[in-house]
Amino acid sequence: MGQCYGKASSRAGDDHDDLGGVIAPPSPLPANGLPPPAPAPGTPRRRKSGSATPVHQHAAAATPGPAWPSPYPAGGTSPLPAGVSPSPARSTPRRFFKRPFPPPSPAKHIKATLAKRLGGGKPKEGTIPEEGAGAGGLAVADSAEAERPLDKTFGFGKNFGAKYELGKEVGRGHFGHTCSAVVKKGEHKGQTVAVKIIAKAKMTTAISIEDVRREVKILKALSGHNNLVKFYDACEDALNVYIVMELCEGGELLDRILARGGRYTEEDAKAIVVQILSVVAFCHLQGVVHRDLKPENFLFTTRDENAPMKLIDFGLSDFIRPDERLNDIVGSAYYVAPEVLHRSYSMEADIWSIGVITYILLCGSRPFWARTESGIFRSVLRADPNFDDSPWPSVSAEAKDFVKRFLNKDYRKRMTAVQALTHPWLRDEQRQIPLDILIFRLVKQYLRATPLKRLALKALSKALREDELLYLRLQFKLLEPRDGFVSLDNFRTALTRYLTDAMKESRVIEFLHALEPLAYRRMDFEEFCAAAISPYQLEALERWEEIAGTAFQHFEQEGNRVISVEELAQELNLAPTHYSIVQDWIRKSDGKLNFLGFTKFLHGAMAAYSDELANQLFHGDGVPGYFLYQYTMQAFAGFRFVETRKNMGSRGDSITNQPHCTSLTWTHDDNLRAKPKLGPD
Ligand SMILES: Nc1ncnc2c1ncn2[C@@H]1O[C@H](COP(=O)(O)OP(=O)(O)OP(=O)(O)O)[C@@H](O)[C@H]1O
Ligand SMILES: [Ca+2]
Repeated sequence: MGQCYGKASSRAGDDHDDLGGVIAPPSPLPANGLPPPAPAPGTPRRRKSGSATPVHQHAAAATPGPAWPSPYPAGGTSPLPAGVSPSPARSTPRRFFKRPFPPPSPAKHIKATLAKRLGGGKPKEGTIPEEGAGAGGLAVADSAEAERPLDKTFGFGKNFGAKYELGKEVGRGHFGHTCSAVVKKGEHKGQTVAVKIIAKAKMTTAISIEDVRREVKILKALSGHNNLVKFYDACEDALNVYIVMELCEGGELLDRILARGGRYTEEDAKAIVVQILSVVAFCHLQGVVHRDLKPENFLFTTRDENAPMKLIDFGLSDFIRPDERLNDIVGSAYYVAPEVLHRSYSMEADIWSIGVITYILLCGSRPFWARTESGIFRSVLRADPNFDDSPWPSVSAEAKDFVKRFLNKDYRKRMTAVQALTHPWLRDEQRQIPLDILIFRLVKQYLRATPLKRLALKALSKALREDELLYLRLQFKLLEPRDGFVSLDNFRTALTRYLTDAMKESRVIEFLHALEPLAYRRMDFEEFCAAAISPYQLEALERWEEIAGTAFQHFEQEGNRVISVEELAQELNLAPTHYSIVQDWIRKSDGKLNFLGFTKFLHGAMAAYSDELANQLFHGDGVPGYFLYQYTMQAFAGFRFVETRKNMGSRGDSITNQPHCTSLTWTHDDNLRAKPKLGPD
């Protein structure tokens, strides 16, 4: 669980300062020299508690000045913000403070609590209460909770003492400690296990109780993957909750990195990264986002050099539907993805964290570093990781490409865990790769796309080389095509092969309804490729211009046609007032799409709108004055855009009920308007 408060306890390995000099001893004081966020006296929350320094302020302070490169800077051009050192390859902070940070708003949980009280479901989206309202909301929740004693019963077994003999402490986290124990009876009798003990006294809100419940639920549901800690049992008594799991005796990945002086050889790093990707791909397919991936949360089963690694600590994890976005800011500062700070994220946030871990494995330094927490966030949002200094010149081009494709600030351009397993750096013909939930998302979009869009995607897929089709071939194979074709049944069978309780809870399985059109028709490999490619991901390839050029040639031959501005705008679902955006996309000579139009069209309506809105921003064309708030830039680049794009993504979705995209975009403005103007750190 990445939590909100400084961890004063020392942990084996923390005393080193040899991760390329990066990691220094922990301290009861945070690295930024400020006092840690003040918990309510004696009542630390497992997460999402209020804080003296809301994270979004940090994030907002990091927003750019007048420069407006793109809502999703893809790296490369963004200058370092004032006061942010370039990520040091060797020169490093003297102090590493393991301090996961609190979110700016406990919105989700307040809403969840309120909804529960009102008998509603579990809301995850929508407007985020303002800071003040958030605190108020919490107060409401808290005061209501104060009136009604919290129910701290979990329905777990009550006979912990009778079943287990507790041994010595093997680790400690913010909200509990972990001990070894011997099983006294039952099927695991005599076995030594690990028991994470979470004190009920520390569960001071309904939220924190819910968090423990979910941690157990996720562990229970997910057990089964080789690189995931095995869950055995959960017990409780008046004082504690006990999570009984497999004991990992080989220590944390962080300690091994430290023990190696901060660096792995590429070969050794690959062995680690493959395990991480494998377990994360499994979690994502199940609809679980971990949200706290870091070297401290990977444990080796034994001291053996080649012992397998296990992912632990699902205290921050959540269930997520394939097309859902979360907005609560949780995680650990060094590993947090930019879109988490923008408060609209999905599974790609875990991928970013794996990018940070891989970067550390390969060079021994953190990619995003600063002396203060707000500085780290600024760096995450704006700085480009250093790939120039030693040892990077001696690192293979494939490894560098691999890391860069994880640390892309635009989450849409990042590889998925499954794709990463087929990346040239890790490619291994013998390795089985799992089904990728991204395929389901992309095929859904394709099925709802217009014929012209499908033709454009087909042209794009035809521009890919055989080696670039490997991932798609493997995914197609996993669907077990019959006579070279797949239909809804293939998708259903493939998904249910991986079915666990987590998949039901996350409603991943319900996603199959979105593929209903495939009940009546079949797809061959060629069409599957068109359906399952992401123009955004391809755009991140070094070869993108070449691919786009070749794709356009195919499109000219097989798909391009005369199209009016109105028709093109309607294809993109643009509002009539925004038709002019696409004027430049059409060739004057023959009225067909030009190259610019083709690439923009591939990216969909948001490509049009991001230009349009940026234009408005610069020219003040109908844009409300409060755009001038520093905060707005951050929100503009993240939260609101993403909300909009999600709704623009598929025809027939809620966007069709909206007059146009921007009106949907502005729905969050009231929320933003009242935000305090943010000052420097
Ligand atoms: N299965 C296990 N086997 C051995 N040690 C374990 C196991 N699970 C947890 N630990 C140890 O206990 C520590 C704390 O566990 P965990 O990370 O789950 O707790 P936490 O309170 O959520 O931690 P934090 O929030 O500080 O990351 C781990 O860092 C590890 O050292
Ligand atoms: Ca942990």
